Amino acid sequence: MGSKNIKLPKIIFSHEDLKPDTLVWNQVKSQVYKALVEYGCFEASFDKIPIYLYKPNLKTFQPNPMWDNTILFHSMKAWALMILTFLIKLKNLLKFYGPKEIFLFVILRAISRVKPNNKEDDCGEFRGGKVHVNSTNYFLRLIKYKTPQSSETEMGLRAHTDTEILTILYQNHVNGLQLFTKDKQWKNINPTPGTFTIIIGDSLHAWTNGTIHAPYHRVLIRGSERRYSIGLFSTPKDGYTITTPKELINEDHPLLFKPYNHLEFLTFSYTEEGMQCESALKTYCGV
Ligand SMILES: O=C(O)CCC(=O)C(=O)O
Ligand SMILES: [Fe+2]
Repeated sequence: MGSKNIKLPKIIFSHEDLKPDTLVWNQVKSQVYKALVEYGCFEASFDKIPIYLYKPNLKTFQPNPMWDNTILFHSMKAWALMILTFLIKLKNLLKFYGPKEIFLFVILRAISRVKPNNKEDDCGEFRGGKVHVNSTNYFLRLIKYKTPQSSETEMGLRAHTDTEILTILYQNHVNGLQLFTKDKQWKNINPTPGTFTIIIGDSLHAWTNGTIHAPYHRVLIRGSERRYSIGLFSTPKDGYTITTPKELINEDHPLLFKPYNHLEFLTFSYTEEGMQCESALKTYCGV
């Protein structure tokens, strides 16, 4: 399985003046949009914390309530180290933007492409986006992969799209994540150490009427070192129905997915049919 490497767009979120409605903000927004249309994922770098965030936040570390009951502290040193770095980095990210805001600017940018009067400023008032953003929950998944039993490469995690809205992945130094690109090739993602890999899930793909790509990805394991990864998944709240806003439907972009209940779709995606079909989302609610 000799796959090529791909360097995902690396987007830097630590500019000091990255605040809404600045030039930098619009540039970042547009980088995010391009990356998500092309790959459905990108590398997010938060190396430098803007100076004004240092003062109030870093001394008083308060875990975000959304992490309650989600982190099982594992005894292994590797986990402790991974989680600590992840949380510190994530805290910077969440304090600054929060997954909701990242999510929001992705959506707003997507909407601006198809809105009849293409003025980006108007999109901030787009109520559908806000309603949707307020309907998300989060869960954290810690993954410890087996090391291969032989010298062969083995499948660590089968090819899938994430059914959720958006995934923020963080990994240790052992690579293995692969992306199925639009030109139908598996490519190795070797993230820059310390960055997050952001991956779009089916819900956002459906909600944006297919504008934003939800890529297939998988994990291959090889070598003798163990891969650890942490994923923060934002997911529609139980009972939430994903409905493509009418602003995103027009002659050039006809409706792709009927409104669907996320929990029911999740149940379908784990059935034999859901696991075997090419796209569980299309089979379940494709128009
Ligand atoms: O371990 C990884 O990097 C990928 C994890 C993943 O794709 C998932 O949990 O959905
Ligand atoms: Fe995944």
